[in-house]
Amino acid sequence: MSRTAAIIGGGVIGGGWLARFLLNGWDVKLYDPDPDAARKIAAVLSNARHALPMLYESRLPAEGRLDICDTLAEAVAGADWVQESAPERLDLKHRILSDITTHAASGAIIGSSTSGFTPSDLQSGVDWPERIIVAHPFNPVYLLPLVELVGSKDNAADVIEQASAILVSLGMFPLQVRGEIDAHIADRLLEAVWREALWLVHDGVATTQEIDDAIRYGFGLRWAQMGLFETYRIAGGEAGMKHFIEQFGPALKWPWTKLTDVPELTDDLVATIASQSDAQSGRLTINELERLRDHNLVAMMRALKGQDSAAGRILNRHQKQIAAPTAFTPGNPVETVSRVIPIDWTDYNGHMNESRYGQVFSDAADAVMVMIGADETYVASGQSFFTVETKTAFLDETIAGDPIRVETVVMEAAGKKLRLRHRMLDANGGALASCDQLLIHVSLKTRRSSPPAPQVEARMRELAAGHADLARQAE
Ligand SMILES: NC(=O)C1=CN([C@@H]2O[C@H](COP(=O)(O)OP(=O)(O)OC[C@H]3O[C@@H](n4cnc5c(N)ncnc54)[C@H](O)[C@@H]3O)[C@@H](O)[C@H]2O)C=CC1
Ligand SMILES: C[N+](C)(C)CC(=O)CC(=O)[O-]
Repeated sequence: MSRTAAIIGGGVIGGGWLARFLLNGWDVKLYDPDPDAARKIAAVLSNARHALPMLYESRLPAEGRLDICDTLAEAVAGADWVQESAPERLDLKHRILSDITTHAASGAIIGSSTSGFTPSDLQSGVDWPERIIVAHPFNPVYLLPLVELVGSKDNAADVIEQASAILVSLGMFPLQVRGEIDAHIADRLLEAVWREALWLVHDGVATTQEIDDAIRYGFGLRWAQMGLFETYRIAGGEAGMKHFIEQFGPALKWPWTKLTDVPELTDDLVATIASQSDAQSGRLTINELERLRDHNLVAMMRALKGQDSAAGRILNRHQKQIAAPTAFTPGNPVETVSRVIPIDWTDYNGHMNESRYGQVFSDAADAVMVMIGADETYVASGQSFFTVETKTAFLDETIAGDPIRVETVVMEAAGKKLRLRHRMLDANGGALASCDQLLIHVSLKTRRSSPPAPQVEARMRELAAGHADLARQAE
């Protein structure tokens, strides 16, 4: 069943939301009075289409349909989720939210991307406040999982739970904020660091680049995977958090920081920051910086996937939700892999490294194993397949962002032996590589070959019979 999101305001954040919904199969309707909105959205979508699919080991759902609407009423009519992402001005948000509640369906969830206002701020003066919540995301919304969800006493009882379930289905991490507070949790923290950084530039202690280096080469990496408290717990050594606070707590009374104060943003200070920032990053356009940021995020988040930890855990959960089961039709090769080449598979030649072809064919064999019933549970019971031989022909290059698929033919399935032929194809069906692979059924207890369980062997034979003609043609 297709679902529809209405995006009201298609700037940096609305554009990111639009891409997140659309690339997860939702239909999206956009309203933005800016005559240049379509061009801006196309630019965000181009980045999102490049980066988001690289996070996954299978294709995302088919993209939904995008409509750019002339009026807000047209955009919100019939939408399941309306996301307001207009400029951060309360009077404007009140006007827009009143319009939304006039035209939206009564069951729609109405999220606001506001960085600072509380749900009560937003709801006051609006006729129909019970479905308005804060859903505060992080830029780029199409990649970063966090959304702060905040409700008020005027919300319908189940709206936050409903919103949470939808955000999870989009691959996000909804963090339910317990109480209403200006700037929620994350922006409070970000603003504290931002104030300190402004003072450091103002006082001539550090340039914009030195401050960024201090973050990205040190605690920024720690924060990305553990946050603050877990990191400091470790910093307390074996004695843990208590020792850490005893040791560093007193420093909080020393005047290290200027958190309660902020330098006046004079023309001089703004010019200093702008020129330092130009010197630091001016060699790249904003679009190039966005690409660099997206590639770095994809590479880091994919690394965390291997650990099933932090943002990687959210990705693995979403991966399970979107992975389509492998289907078998006798007489046709099985599509065992359908995915996009991720940035971290690129080597110094600027194309997918040869070792990753092996990864793709290994994933294709795993898909066949699942089809014949040699799945996770079977492996946990102590039985599996080992590859004993592969022969790969590398036929063409492929680069990060390219969609690929693998077609597999079961050439032989007899007793312990499973012989597969894989063909890796590009989006136009052009051959990228082929691989002949011989697998042997093993007992994981003895680490020796062993006969498969009867139900697995029966399924192997069924697949081989269904592929008999294809196998003859391929020999
Ligand atoms: N930029 C950021 O890093 C983040 C911003 N936010 C929040 O997201 C919201 C939007 O911020 P940005 O996307 O950065 O701003 P933006 O300036 O990039 O985009 C705002 C968009 O709203 C459109 N707009 C203006 N009046 C409108 C109206 N009456 N109806 C519909 N659209 C209208 C503008 O044409 C523009 O395209 C703000 O509430 C902000 O606090 C949240 C997270 C991060
Ligand atoms: C600067 N900001 C307050 C708009 C930032 C955010 O709201 C979240 C983000 O993406 O950094």
